[in-house]
Amino acid sequence: MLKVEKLVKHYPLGGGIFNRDPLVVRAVEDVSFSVGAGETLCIVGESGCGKSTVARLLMRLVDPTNGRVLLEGTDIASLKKNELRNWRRRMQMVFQDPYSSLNPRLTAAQIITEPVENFERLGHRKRQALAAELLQKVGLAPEIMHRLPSELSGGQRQRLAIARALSLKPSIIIADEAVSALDVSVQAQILNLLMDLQEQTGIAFVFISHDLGVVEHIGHRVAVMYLGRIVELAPCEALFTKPVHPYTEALIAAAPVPDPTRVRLEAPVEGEVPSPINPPSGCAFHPRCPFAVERCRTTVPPSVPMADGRVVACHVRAPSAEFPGRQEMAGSAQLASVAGPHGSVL
Ligand SMILES: Nc1ncnc2c1ncn2[C@@H]1O[C@H](COP(=O)(O)OP(=O)(O)OP(=O)(O)O)[C@@H](O)[C@H]1O
Repeated sequence: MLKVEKLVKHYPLGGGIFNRDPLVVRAVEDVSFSVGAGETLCIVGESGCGKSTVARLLMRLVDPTNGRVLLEGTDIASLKKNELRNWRRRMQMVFQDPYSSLNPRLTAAQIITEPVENFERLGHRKRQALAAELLQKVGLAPEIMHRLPSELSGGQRQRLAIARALSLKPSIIIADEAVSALDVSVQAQILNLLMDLQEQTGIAFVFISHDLGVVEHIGHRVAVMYLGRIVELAPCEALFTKPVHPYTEALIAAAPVPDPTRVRLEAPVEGEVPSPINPPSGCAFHPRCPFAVERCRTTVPPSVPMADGRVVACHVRAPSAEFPGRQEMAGSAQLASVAGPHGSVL
């Protein structure tokens, strides 16, 4: 359904000595993935690793420096203004803070029917019926139809934001930290709601979160980002039970999940994520990696497909063969055979 090919986003900052060497934030570097119908792809990583920029690129809220986003085979960069408007019906977004993303002056009914009214004029009766249907879909009582966002709880507001996203019957929803601002019990309710909706409608989700507990609950596959790049992309269970990239291992080790059966690093990696303005050479993780070898300092590791369906970019844990052509062919054959129920591979 959604395919992202070698996506790059650099933000020029200007400056540099005599403006000869302008500074650039390398927010997203060479990111590729795909999402199938009915699938949830999670994107995780520390703050500043480029997750939200990927979301903005998917929604075409910013243009890529390079690379392509294909929705059902159409390159979204090729769409003209009126085509883009129609295309936006198929891809919707839910943000972290429903309070700031919902118009405080509109009632719940107006908020959730507004996207449809941008395309067709609804009379009073149709609007009420649509609002009632959408509220029911997200588990809200019809009585709240006339309330303002300020009269609702955080969980109710996020349900409302989901109802609004669903109003145009999209085939995919991009959820950027959609449950991060909620209490744990409300988080679980919203995650279960999203999973139920997916089962009923076959909708796909790109679910962005820094919370591994949330990701483990909802994800089918997980992409781990570090400094703008995907370092590991794996089926959810495989990622959590047997992380391959040292950064994935470190993230899982640092996550507060009391599971004694889980493989853990003895200590999470030290240090902070370097600046994306001047990232380290080679593998950007090498200054923090306990396993780094010389090659990690000089060469960006390629994404290597592995037998269990994951793709890992690490010279040490997923070395590419001396003859990369042969390795890639073997990897693709294995990948195709383990594509899984959702049918999508990188
Ligand atoms: N408009 C912009 N201009 C310049 N730099 C930007 C812009 N937007 C994002 N960045 C930078 O790009 C990098 C990636 O930011 P992004 O918001 O995508 O990360 P993130 O993983 O979503 O972080 P968080 O979890 O904190 O939201 C950061 O270094 C950020 O400062």
